[in-house]
Amino acid sequence: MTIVSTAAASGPAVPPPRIDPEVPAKVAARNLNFYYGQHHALKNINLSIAANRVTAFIGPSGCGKSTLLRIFNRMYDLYPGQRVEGRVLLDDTDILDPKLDLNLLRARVGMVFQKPTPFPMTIYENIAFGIRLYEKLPKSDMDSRVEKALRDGALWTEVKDKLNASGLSLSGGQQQRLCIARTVAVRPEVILFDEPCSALDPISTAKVEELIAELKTHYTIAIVTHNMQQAARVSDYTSFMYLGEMIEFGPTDKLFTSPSDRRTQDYITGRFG
Ligand SMILES: Nc1ncnc2c1ncn2[C@@H]1O[C@H](COP(=O)(O)OP(=O)(O)OP(=O)(O)O)[C@@H](O)[C@H]1O
Repeated sequence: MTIVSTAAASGPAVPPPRIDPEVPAKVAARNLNFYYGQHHALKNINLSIAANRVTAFIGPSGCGKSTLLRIFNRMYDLYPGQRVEGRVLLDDTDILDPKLDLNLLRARVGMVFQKPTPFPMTIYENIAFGIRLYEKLPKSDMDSRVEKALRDGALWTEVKDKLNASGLSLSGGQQQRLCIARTVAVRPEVILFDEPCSALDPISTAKVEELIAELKTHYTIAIVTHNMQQAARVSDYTSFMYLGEMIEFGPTDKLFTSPSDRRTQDYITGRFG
């Protein structure tokens, strides 16, 4: 993995313009390019992700949505041969700084994946495990933190009497809410959701969507989804991506009702994708 910072070429890191000047940017990408070997997967992306809002990324398969999301917590560091150029700021922290402590970054920027992935341990331990990586708490404090996280994950009432049952014994929808609870338990600032409902039934999907709406009070949220209705329901801002480029980015209702670009119009009306 190689990081090429273009700061020297492009001057100091000035975040790109915000859509709503009233809402501060939590994450800002500037002149961001990403390569898988020879494949240029993200092309000159500039965007700001607003604090305490939900930003959705939509676009046809292979357009680069997950690649972009994974940059925000440096997941791509896990793979060799990948290269990134440009700047990405989390507040004032340069996310692409090769010296950045990735454990601390991932405590600030949590991620929920497509497939629920509880640890093969009890429900209680699924939550406590992550907290222990960062904090040493007495048992009573840990109990309160576990309860709070499960409440934040809208799961407490369903599991409070079986905290010692395996996380794997829960339904798919409950497992996904356990993963969300596990993510919020370490008190991140940003939560990345990579198609969090694609393995869930409609009732579980509705619960997770409701939860996302509640979580934005405390967290900045970015979500990749294939489901345009879901983007329209849960997000404040939407980015439409196509072939590695960010074609259009704006308030969700505007993007879905009067898109500025023909390609966005064609995608949201189902002409391709
Ligand atoms: N590990 C990898 N090695 C090489 N190319 C990759 C790798 N991961 C993704 N790509 C390519 O990069 C491009 C963007 O992929 P990405 O997964 O970000 O797209 P996506 O929009 O999230 O797609 P989907 O909606 O299907 O999940 C695609 O052309 C894909 O084939």
